[in-house]
Amino acid sequence: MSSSEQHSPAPRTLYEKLWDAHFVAEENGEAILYIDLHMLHEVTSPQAFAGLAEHGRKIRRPDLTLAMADHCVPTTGQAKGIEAVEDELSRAQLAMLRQNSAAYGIEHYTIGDIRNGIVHVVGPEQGRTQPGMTIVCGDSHTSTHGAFGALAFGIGTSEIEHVMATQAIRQRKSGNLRVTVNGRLPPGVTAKDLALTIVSELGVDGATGHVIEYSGEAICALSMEGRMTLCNMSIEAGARAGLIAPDDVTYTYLKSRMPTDAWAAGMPRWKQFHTDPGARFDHEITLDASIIAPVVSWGINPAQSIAINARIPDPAEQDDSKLRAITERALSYMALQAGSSIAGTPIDRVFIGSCTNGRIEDLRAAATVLKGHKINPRISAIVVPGSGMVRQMAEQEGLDTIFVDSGFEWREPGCSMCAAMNNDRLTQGERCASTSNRNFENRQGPGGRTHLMSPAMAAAAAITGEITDFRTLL
Ligand SMILES: CC(C)[C@H](C(=O)O)[C@@H](O)C(=O)O
Ligand code: SF4
Repeated sequence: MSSSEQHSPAPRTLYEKLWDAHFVAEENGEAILYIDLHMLHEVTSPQAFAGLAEHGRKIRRPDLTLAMADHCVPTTGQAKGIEAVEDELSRAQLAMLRQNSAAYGIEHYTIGDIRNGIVHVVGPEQGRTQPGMTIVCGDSHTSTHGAFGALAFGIGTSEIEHVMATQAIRQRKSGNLRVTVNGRLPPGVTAKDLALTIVSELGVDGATGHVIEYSGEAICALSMEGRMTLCNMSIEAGARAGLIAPDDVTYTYLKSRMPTDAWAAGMPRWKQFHTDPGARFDHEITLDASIIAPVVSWGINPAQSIAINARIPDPAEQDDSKLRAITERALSYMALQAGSSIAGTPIDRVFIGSCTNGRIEDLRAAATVLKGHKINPRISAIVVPGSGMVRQMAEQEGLDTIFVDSGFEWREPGCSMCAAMNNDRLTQGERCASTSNRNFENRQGPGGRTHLMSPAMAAAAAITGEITDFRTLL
């Protein structure tokens, strides 16, 4: 035996294993990676389909492509179908997706289909998202699927066309960042609070050029849905993707969502996808989960977030002039007072939903807070399930009744007020408690002000009419 054969292979990170397992070739300093699942939605696919047709190409693997209508669907009257959509551009985008899916033989959950919903809720729910896969979609929050130990990232329009035609993508390798979260989250503190804490710790571009792997006791203790919430927001720290190694929580989640044979066949392969002891990361950060409180964003990016019992930053106390300018701009847009407490800030609207927090556990958490309460009569509040399946499950559990009795509107699935690409939007100056992932200027409607928080916190804000630590209502 030669000495090299005696050496065990070099330890690799989960990211490196996913990369190696999908590496096809190297070309001009870039790798070509094979793609296992390509998801499409109506907003970013039309141009790619047009390009494909123009070049006379076919879809290489329609069976590995899945299309959904989510961003601009209305959240009422979906039974009427696409033709009932008021906005002309949205109607055209939805119709194009339906028409292209039929023409190319792609499975498409169209508006009103019980399986339809936000692409990042539906992929996992339908058992399509699996460990060890590469998954792409023309959408930045594709990072959500990394919760299963899949390498999942958003791509641009020209890349969508490329994946359609070849089932592969050109990629440069990212750096590897590990976020270890030790200890346990206190009761009622959720993956959303953890995500906002990590993003504010890293900053909006702190993970740029990197893939984040989340590990540690607090991560293992998260449900699959919590893991999705966390990986979803990786992109808000600039990361290319977020990853969590698959474990029994993952396998159990998939068992009821996949054909038994495919599940059993997947298991031995899935189990390889974890970071080897001794594997090297480019950067590491460590957090203690036990000291995290519910978190609320106060500013105009998700990193501008603080614990519910903390005070809004004062630019006068910030030495860095760039940071000071950003804080000043945020305070002015958000119409908030430097140094005052975030708790007690009056709000006008509440949105519970999105690919971050529109799953069944999120709706349960909000309903638990709302049960037996009426929302403040000044507040207009909607709950938008992440998919038709989530909506149905919630109705079977009677959650819809709790929401409606408290004064919420019970809507039909879609992205809704997360990005205001349909009719659900804030008006100038309105302030919203929102379970979504982005609080950028004008995100939820021109001049709208967004405070990101967990579903339980959004429910509490609806009841009191102001930003509130939900634990005081229990
Ligand atoms: C419309 C789409 C391209 C966009 C994204 O990529 O993220 C949207 O989903 C968002 O959340 O802003
Ligand atoms: S719910 Fe929001 S963040 Fe998620 S895909 Fe839709 S618009 Fe993007």
